[in-house]
Amino acid sequence: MTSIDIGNGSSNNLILSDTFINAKTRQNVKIELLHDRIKFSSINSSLPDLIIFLKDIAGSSIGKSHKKDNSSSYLILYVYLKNEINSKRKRLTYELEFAKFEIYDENFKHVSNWHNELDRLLKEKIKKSSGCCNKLKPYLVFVNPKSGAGKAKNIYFERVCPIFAEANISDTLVFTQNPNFAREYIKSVKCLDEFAGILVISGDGLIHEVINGLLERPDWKTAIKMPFGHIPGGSANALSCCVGHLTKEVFKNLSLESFAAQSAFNITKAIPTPIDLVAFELCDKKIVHSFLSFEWAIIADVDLESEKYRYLGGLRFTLGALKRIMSLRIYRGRLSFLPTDEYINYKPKSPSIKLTRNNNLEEINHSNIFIETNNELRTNFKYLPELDKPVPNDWLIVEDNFVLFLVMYLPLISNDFLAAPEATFNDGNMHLIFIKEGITKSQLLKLLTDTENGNYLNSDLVEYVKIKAFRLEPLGLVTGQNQVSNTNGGIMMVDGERVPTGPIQAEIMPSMGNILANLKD
Ligand SMILES: Nc1ncnc2c1ncn2[C@@H]1O[C@H](COP(=O)(O)OP(=O)(O)OP(=O)(O)O)[C@@H](O)[C@H]1O
Repeated sequence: MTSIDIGNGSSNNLILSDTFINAKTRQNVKIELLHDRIKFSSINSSLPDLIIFLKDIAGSSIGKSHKKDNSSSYLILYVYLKNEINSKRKRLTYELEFAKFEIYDENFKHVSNWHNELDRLLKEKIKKSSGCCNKLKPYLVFVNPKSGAGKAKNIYFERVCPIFAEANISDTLVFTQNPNFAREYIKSVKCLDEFAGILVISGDGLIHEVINGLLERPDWKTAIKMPFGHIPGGSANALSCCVGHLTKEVFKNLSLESFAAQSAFNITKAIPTPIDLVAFELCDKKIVHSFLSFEWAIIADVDLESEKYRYLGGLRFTLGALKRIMSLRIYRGRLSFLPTDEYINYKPKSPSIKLTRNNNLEEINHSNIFIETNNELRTNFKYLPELDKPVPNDWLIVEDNFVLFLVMYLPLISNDFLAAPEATFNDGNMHLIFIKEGITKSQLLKLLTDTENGNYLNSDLVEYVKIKAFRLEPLGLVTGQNQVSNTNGGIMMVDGERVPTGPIQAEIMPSMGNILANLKD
């Protein structure tokens, strides 16, 4: 036995070295386990060395021969190799037979040592990031059987469970039974600390529930630090697309099942990463937190109206957008916003947009205003005044007619709509995008079909500004020349979930939460 552990932490340190038989080719191979890789060297042939990095290995298991008199023990490696060109991962298994000793128990003991050492190395980074030194805690997994085209349950059993078993990850499974089930469940969990994180197999709506459930707990300040992760099971699955985009993993041109499997593998490598959230004050004074977007005008109309085509998966948005462009709606609104320092001298591209400031000289104490909801202190706004008070003088105000209105704090709103290319998990900004009236239907169609690489932002018709806070007061549907029907303020969506229409305001909460993502490899 030639096990060596030099153990001074360098990635090139040899931890274990042994001769195995490749069960497929029956060739002897020298296998070396190092800190970040496994090296395969052929013994009796001139084949080049094969290197597999631990970042591509989900885990290993120990096997036994079916033959009665065979004393060999097997190490099985589960590898998800990334294709350098299209980033897709392909699952491969390597079966390595260990037959040095005549007694099975001796071979088994040896292979167990390999399995345990590999498991220790694979979990090292995750344990370090979660401050855990023992066995990893389970994930609390919510599966919405009704999300998207209704595939989430199968995705869990057929795509997620096998990868978690290979990676030796345990979980506690909860099927949601109705809207707000996950939210109430999270509020009722006595000790959240029993879990390593919360995983959602559904669309973005269930992530929204999870975040708000955490913030409705009495211990919300610590609860909101509980890492959350997404495995796509819905129709837009924007959060999974954003994680894929920001971690350079594939998220396009995949079936939902393959996308879910890739995401499940990435969860086995993920560590908690700070993520900005946005706190909203709704017209009914409720406080809601958000991780993705605020939509109004055409995007919100399409999102809500295309719900009836859920069975089409992501295609529902294309169909809904075409329909809405054909009978375009224009909404009048008053937008107030606080630009970031980078955009302090922001000038709209369109000369017809008039920016004003509030001349109300009344001193507004906009720091540390506590909003009380359900008798709990819920959030601590830094920029927002009370909703019925004027905005501060350093905010800009636009009153105009809008066709498109979108605020993003992550880059993608769906797999083919890179809405805010500069957004990251924690850039500390909101990205405000709007198009005012005057755009033709064909111009809008062209813009909304050129969103895949974010180029639409270069159009002179699209306004873009980074902001810290905003307020939107919907004034009604523009029905004709200078006519506004104030009975229809349009649909408002936070993270794709409808909120009551009326004056609404929000501000960025930098790095308030933690998302499970693997940015480092
Ligand atoms: N068992 C259930 N039955 C009905 N509705 C549910 C159930 N569980 C959760 N919900 C609700 O379903 C809504 C939609 O779920 P979700 O957003 O996760 O999927 P989706 O809308 O299909 O996907 P996407 O947001 O990606 O378009 C959420 O508001 C959630 O509260």
